[in-house]
Amino acid sequence: MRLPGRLAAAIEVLTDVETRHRPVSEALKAWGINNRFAGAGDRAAIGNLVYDALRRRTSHAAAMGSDSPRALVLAVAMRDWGETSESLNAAFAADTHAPAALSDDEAAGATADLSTASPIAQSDFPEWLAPSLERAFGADWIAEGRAMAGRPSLDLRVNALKATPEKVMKSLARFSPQPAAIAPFGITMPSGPRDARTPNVTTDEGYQKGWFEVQDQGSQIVAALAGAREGEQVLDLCAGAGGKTLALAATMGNKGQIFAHDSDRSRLAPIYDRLKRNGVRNAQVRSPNPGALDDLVGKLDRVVVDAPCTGTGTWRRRPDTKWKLTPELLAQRQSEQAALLVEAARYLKPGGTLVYITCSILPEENDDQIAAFLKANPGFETIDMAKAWRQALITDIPPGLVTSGGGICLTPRRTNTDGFYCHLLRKV
Ligand SMILES: C[S@@+](CC[C@H](N)C(=O)[O-])C[C@H]1O[C@@H](n2cnc3c(N)ncnc32)[C@H](O)[C@@H]1O
Repeated sequence: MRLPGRLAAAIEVLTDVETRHRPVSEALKAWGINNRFAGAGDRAAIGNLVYDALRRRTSHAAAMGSDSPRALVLAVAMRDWGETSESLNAAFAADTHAPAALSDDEAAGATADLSTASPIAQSDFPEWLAPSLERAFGADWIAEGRAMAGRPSLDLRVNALKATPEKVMKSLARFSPQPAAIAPFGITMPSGPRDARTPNVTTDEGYQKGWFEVQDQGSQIVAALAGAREGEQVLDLCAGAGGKTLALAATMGNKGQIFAHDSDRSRLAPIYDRLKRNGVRNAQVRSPNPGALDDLVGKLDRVVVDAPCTGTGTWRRRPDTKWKLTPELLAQRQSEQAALLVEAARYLKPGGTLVYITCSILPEENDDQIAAFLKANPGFETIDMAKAWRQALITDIPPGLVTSGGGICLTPRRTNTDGFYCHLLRKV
């Protein structure tokens, strides 16, 4: 397929996503099944067009004067991929699978100046969240939105239980990996332009052998900040598929004990294979049965709450969720988070550390949750995050990461990572 056919396919997929309220991955898969002639390169390019359209939905719509799938996909081609209206019309005229030729109005979208457009059009954030984002980032909120609308890198965490960064870099040399800027065991592969494909690292021998995991650098940083030490008793209360559990086990050098729990059996299911592949020997999975954690009450050095959240920090990777989030869903997550903080506190011994993590950039799920918890639980105090950063990451904390409530907030703009929040509390 040439570019015109790919653009037509992206318009079709985006129409499917919007009219049937389908996740992008599902719509792309359905398109692939109905168009078996398309190769892997075509599918990757069509996926990139659709994801890029959703990442910059409001700015592209403002430039084109329309948020129709056709307008958004043409905007990606001209405003992100370097095509011009002339180059597109010439290519469309020569291709029977092309969309209709661009109108003069559509052509003007290529060079539309958004410098005086609304802050929402400039930031690519959903309008109803503007007050929250302004509270979180002050005058930088529009710049934060722009960075959140970019493509993410593919990040890996080297599993120190089995490999070294040098060994993994060698194994993946064909993908030109680079050391991550902050996470000591992080390796990164920056996203390419236009139709560049994401490296398929999970087919690499090193992955099969457990030398590395795919994990965003932000997730690696907060896992390191959790500060788990060799020999400690640690509960990963919301372990899910075990991304943080695996990182904690590596930090602990397989010594001590991690209890990995999640309330959802199906989310927990992949953890068994992952623990095995990673050579983790100090993790015990606690399935969500009644009383599953009763024996741990008051005993633990550290409880990690990687809380269920809106995922606003991962909007680069899942841009469709940016436009689906509702105030009701945010409120539901907030009440789950508040309950989990109270639950987590029960398992700590005096002097123990509660680690609160979200992949959200919204203050409602971050500083506000901690402030409400501290008000109701005066027996806890905030741990100095600059100090924790130095201990865990052996560098000084970059300026501007500490929030007004005493946590840290990572963002694509600040740390070139997904958005993450982390706050450490000591039970005094
Ligand atoms: C952000 S995800 C965890 C991701 C995981 N820690 C990782 O690093 O891969 C949040 C998890 O919290 C779980 N969860 C939600 N409510 C819970 C509860 N009340 N108790 C324990 N887990 C809960 C969800 O099932 C989900 O797997």
